[in-house]
Amino acid sequence: MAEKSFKYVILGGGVAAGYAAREFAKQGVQPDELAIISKEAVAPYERPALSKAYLFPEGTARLPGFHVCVGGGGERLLPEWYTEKGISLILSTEITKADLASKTLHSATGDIFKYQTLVIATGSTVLRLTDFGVQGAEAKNIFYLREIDDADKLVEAIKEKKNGKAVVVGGGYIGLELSAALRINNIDVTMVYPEPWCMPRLFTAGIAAFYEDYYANKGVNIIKGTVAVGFGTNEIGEVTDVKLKDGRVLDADIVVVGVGGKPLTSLFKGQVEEEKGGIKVRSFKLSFYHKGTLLSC
Ligand SMILES: NC(=O)c1ccc[n+]([C@@H]2O[C@H](COP(=O)([O-])OP(=O)(O)OC[C@H]3O[C@@H](n4cnc5c(N)ncnc54)[C@H](O)[C@@H]3O)[C@@H](O)[C@H]2O)c1
Ligand SMILES: O=C1O[C@H]([C@@H](O)CO)C(O)=C1O
Repeated sequence: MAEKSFKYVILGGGVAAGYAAREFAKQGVQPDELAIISKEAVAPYERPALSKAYLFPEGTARLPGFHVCVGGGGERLLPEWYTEKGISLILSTEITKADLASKTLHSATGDIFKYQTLVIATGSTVLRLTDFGVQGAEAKNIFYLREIDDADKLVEAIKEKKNGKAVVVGGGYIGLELSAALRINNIDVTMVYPEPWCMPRLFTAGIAAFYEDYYANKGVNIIKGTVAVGFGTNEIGEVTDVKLKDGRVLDADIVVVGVGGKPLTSLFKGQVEEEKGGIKVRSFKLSFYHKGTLLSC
C-alpha cells in the first residue's frame, strides 16, 4: 500500500487523458506534477482504431501505431514521452473510491493518490445485455467493444471461428463498423436492430437505405424491427444461437453487441452535480484549467 501525491491527477487513460496530457505539457507542467491513472495496461490510444483497422486481416493496426494524438494529426505520444516529461503514467490501476472532499483516490489494491486538482476523464462504458436481464447474455463469445482488451478477445474469436457465423446486435456505429470488419474477415454476418433503418439518430431513411443496400451487396443479412431476447449455449458455455423477439432463431458462433453506452460517473455519485446522466461542467476550458473537473470522451 503506497501513498502518492500530485498537483494534478487525470483519472482515466483514454483519448481525453492523452490529449489533456499533451495540453498540460504545452502549458509547461513540471516534472512529477502530473499523473494519469488508468485501468488499462497501455498508454492512451485512439479508440476509433479498435472498430476498424485493428480488426482487419490485412493492413492491421497495432500499438504503438495508434497512440494519441495521431487521430488529430498530432505527435504520437509513446510511453517514453510521458517519462521524458516527468508525467507519471500509472497503468493497470483501477480506482474504486474517489473522495472529492479530501481530494483522495483509492485503488482496488489499496494504493492512495492525493491531488490538488483532478481531471475526470473516465469516459463511458458500454451498455450490456446482462444489464437488461437478457437470458443467456453472459455466454462466451458474446463481445462488446470499448477497450483494447475487448478488441483482442474479438480478434482471437475471429481466428478461432474461421468462416463462422456472427450475429451483430445493434444498428449504430459499433453495429455497422463491426459488421463490416467481420465480413472482411469472411465471417457470415447477420445484423439485428429494432428500428426501421440503421443509425436512426443520424441517418434519414434515404441515407440509411444506401448503406443497407451496400451492406447487403457485401453479403450482410439485415433483420430490422426486432431485438435479441435470449441466447442458446453449448456444454462449454459458448453462444450457439440468438433468439429474436419475433420468434426467429439465428445460429451464431460469435455475437457482437453495440447497443450504446453510458457515462462512467459511479465513482462520483452524490459528490458532483449530474445532468443527463453525465457530470455537469461549467465550460470545458474553465473546468479544465482552473476547477479540474471535466472531460468525458
Ligand atoms: N465511427 C464512429 O464515430 C464511432 C464508431 C464506434 C463507436 N462510436 C461511439 O461509440 C458509441 C456507442 O456505439 P454503439 O453503436 O454501441 O451505440 P449507438 O447509440 O450508435 O447505436 C446503438 C444501436 O443499438 C440499437 N439497440 C438498442 N437496444 C437494442 C437491442 N436490445 N437489440 C438490438 N439493437 C438495439 C439502437 O437502436 C441503435 O441502433 C457511439 O454513440 C459513438 O459515440 C463511434
Ligand atoms: O471514426 C470515428 O470518428 C469518431 C471520432 O473519432 C471523431 O468524432 C469515432 O469515435 C470514430 O470511431
